[in-house]
Amino acid sequence: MASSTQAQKLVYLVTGGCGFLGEHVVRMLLQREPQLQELRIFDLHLGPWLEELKTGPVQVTAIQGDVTQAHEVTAAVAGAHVVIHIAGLVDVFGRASPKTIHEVNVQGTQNVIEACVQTGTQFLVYTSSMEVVGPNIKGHPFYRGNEDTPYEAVHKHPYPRSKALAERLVLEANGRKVHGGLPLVTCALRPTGIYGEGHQIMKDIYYQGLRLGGRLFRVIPTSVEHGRVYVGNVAWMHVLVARELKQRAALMGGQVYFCYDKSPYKSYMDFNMEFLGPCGLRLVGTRPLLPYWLLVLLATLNALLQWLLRPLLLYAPLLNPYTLAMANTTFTVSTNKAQRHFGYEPLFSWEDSRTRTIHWVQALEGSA
Ligand SMILES: NC(=O)C1=CN([C@@H]2O[C@H](COP(=O)(O)OP(=O)(O)OC[C@H]3O[C@@H](n4cnc5c(N)ncnc54)[C@H](O)[C@@H]3O)[C@@H](O)[C@H]2O)C=CC1
Ligand SMILES: C[C@@H](CO)CCC[C@@H](C)[C@H]1CC[C@H]2[C@@H]3[C@H](O)CC4=CC(=O)CC[C@]4(C)[C@H]3CC[C@]12C
Repeated sequence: MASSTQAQKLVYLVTGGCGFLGEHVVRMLLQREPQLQELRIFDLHLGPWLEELKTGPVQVTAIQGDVTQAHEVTAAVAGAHVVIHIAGLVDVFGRASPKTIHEVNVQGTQNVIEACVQTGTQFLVYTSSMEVVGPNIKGHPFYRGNEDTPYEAVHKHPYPRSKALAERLVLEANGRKVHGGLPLVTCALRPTGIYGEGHQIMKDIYYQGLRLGGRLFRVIPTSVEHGRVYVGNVAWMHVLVARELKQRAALMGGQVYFCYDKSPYKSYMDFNMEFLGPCGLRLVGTRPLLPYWLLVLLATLNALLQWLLRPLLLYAPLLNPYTLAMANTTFTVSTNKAQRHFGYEPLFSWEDSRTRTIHWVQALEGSA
């Protein structure tokens, strides 16, 4: 699709461009991708903030659409040089059915791949997740692992299962001939737990802390480390991968990259306290206040209640057997593959990432 004469003026399509990560990728592309001529933003729900982007030098095209609808995806992809496929149903709380999660995350990704093949789009970047690896349900630690670290990935939950299937589809599609005869070049990025401005779970935990009188209670030991990465750096990695994939197709095609930066290794809650602490919250307890067996019992009760109440209302608390296992299993990455393959260095230092996130929390409505 991109011939050498067109190489300076590119059309990008970002699916899921109105979500937490998608908005950062969209803004980062507009700021830092000089080759951009048109940016198409495809999402089920378009944000009002898109309007302000339409006055700049790059043509911004907002497309309301559903990745599960093949014809809508094909129409959006036609004529694009690069597709960054971020759209997904992120649900580990039992809000959506396993079928819906599969349709959006797996069938939606298949639709994106077929659209690239049919329309001749050659470059596809997929936002995968650390969850395609783990943590697994056996609670095996993944300590400072990299893309080649052996790990027994066992997926029982619909979300990680769907991300793993979708990632496989994307990687297997690398090298397929697209319309016009050129090979499709694909790769997958695997962020660890993303944080930063717009992070809904951080917001929920913050409000929970405010409701509890400015306190959160420690339930997971400090020794359990959970990998986190700043959203601005994840966005930057997407921009770089999309750019470099064209130059380094032989090296990068079919590859996976963890998304990483210099964020410290901490437990999920200790990490959140880096931002929530300066915003007035306190984490009570140096050790877990409840024994683990009791947490397992509460998480199981929550799952049971969710199932019993489903005909009447949606009960989807933060704590369930899956989220407990996630929060209670060490999973951290230590790698330089992205640096070696396409020169990635984090754009935001840990101090910047922290400050930006704190400012965002402080600006939330009703903040302390
Ligand atoms: N939030 C996190 O910590 C991590 C997220 N990821 C992945 O990053 C991607 C983005 O995640 P977030 O920004 O956190 O989620 P998000 O929920 O904020 O964004 C997802 C976007 O996809 C859109 N979308 C959902 N279903 C769609 C459909 N059928 N058709 C078109 N658009 C649809 C949503 O409207 C939303 O704007 C997802 O693929 C997720 O699996 C990966 C690792 C960590
Ligand atoms: C035990 C609870 C006590 O309050 C704390 C529960 C925290 C959980 C809600 C989070 C712990 C780990 C998170 C997940 C992890 O960061 C990896 C993820 C990757 C993704 O691709 C999507 C988001 C998530 C599943 C993330 C979701 C929230 C946690 C389970």
